[in-house]
Amino acid sequence: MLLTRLAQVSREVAATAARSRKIELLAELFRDAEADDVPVVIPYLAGRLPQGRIGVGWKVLGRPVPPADEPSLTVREVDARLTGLGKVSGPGSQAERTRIVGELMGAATEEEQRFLRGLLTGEVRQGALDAVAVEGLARATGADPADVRRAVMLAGSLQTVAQALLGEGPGSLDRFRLTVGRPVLPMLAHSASSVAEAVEKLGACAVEEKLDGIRVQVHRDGDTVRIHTRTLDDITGRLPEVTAAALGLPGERFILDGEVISFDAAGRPRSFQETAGRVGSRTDVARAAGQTPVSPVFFDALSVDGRDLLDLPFDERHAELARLVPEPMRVRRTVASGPRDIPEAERFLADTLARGHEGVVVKALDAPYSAGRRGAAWLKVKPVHTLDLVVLAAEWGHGRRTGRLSNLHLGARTPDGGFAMLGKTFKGMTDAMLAWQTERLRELAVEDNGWVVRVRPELVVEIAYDGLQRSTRYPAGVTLRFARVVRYREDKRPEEADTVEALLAAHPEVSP
Ligand SMILES: Nc1ncnc2c1ncn2[C@@H]1O[C@H](COP(=O)(O)OP(=O)(O)OP(=O)(O)O)[C@@H](O)[C@H]1O
Repeated sequence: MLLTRLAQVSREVAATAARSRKIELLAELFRDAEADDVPVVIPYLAGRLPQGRIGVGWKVLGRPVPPADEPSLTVREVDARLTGLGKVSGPGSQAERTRIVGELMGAATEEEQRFLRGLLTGEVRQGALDAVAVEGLARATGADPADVRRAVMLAGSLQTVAQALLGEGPGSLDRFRLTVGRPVLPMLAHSASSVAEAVEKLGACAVEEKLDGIRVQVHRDGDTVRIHTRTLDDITGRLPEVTAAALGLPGERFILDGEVISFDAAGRPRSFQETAGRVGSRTDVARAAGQTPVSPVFFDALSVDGRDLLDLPFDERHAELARLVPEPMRVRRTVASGPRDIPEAERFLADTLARGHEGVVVKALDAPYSAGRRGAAWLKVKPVHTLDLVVLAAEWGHGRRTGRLSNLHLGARTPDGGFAMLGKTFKGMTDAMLAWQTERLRELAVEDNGWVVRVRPELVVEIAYDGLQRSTRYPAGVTLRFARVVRYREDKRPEEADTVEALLAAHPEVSP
């Protein structure tokens, strides 16, 4: 496929607000794509680079290069050139990168140059693109959208499914089955502002404690246990005590969903930083496990004894979980049959907070397990509200922070796939965080004027704040009060960050 086609469709998809039109545009594009184009076309449409980080020749990006008159670049050729760019290293690498980017830009038409610049600087992120792409793929190939969605959850990747569909047609979807040992995309939650609101929305529901640890999916097949994160990374080697716990359960083959968390001697949860530090450490695992042991606490069962439970309602999946997993290894919960049980649900939340946890997740008892945030069958309620924002830039620090990138410029997503800056913060950072962010942000730098370093918007950071106030200095017309960093969210992509729209909806007091 020619890049020009992709650039054009990408522009049209971003420009239209109508979901049905976006789907039609993508379906047309997929009809023309070959299966081998898919690994490039899908991330490019979403504004992602399949290579992840590549050291771009930033100087060239800022300097105009005369465009080609006629389109000739194919998407696969662009991808190959960018892979080459990522491999450049050693002395003279900056000049070599500049040469490669210059050549690429010189072969691109004006529209293609615009597209490439957006892609390389990461300024455009089509948040909901993957969901729309699923529908577009279904339309292009005559498959049922629900079947495509399920296959994506089971394969853990839209690209894998798209390739199979475009290469072999809808029959290929049968191949994607729930298999013990192969991780699937986890089900995610929406937010509710109170327990009452959540129970009213969902009707019969379970109210479960929300533990502030690391999400894990645990697969056991006989003597083999595999542990995966929310992003499907395999972390089995780092958590021997979780493997031992899974081997101690009375089933031979199962897939369980839960959270790992570290408790102190009194049984109270340790800070998220302690749990995350432990789960993140790869060296001297035995010593780390001795110092900060973690416990798995499960809340769902996806497969037991070779039976796929995904389409069962939650109360039936939970009954299977309860048969397999004893009490202390399951999250605490209470069941509410409807609004009349709201007082009991509120007591459960208060009790959970008193025990040191962050809130509750309210779950519809009749809902199947479905990946992503579709359907809103899980609603989280957390009294301390935080935002997931994207770092757009950072300022060089002063005094004790000289040489460190400190004051962060924070952005929320806008409907056109861009980001609007909401404010800045240099608060809440530990020294370790400062060192880490300086290094990471330098890798993402697009421009450095000696004061502010503008970066590819890739890093998601969780921010606590005391409220919003109106401000004409910021593009959304509002800014955060007392923003401070809680933690980096490396498990989230920028297209999962909070939107300006949702933020304003949550703060009617500042709406114009
Ligand atoms: N009982 C529970 N049921 C479901 N998820 C739970 C539970 N306890 C803790 N969690 C955690 O809460 C998350 C659900 O919230 P969500 O889908 O919004 O993800 P998130 O953005 O990572 O949430 P947050 O930042 O609020 O932890 C899960 O991914 C899981 O890690």
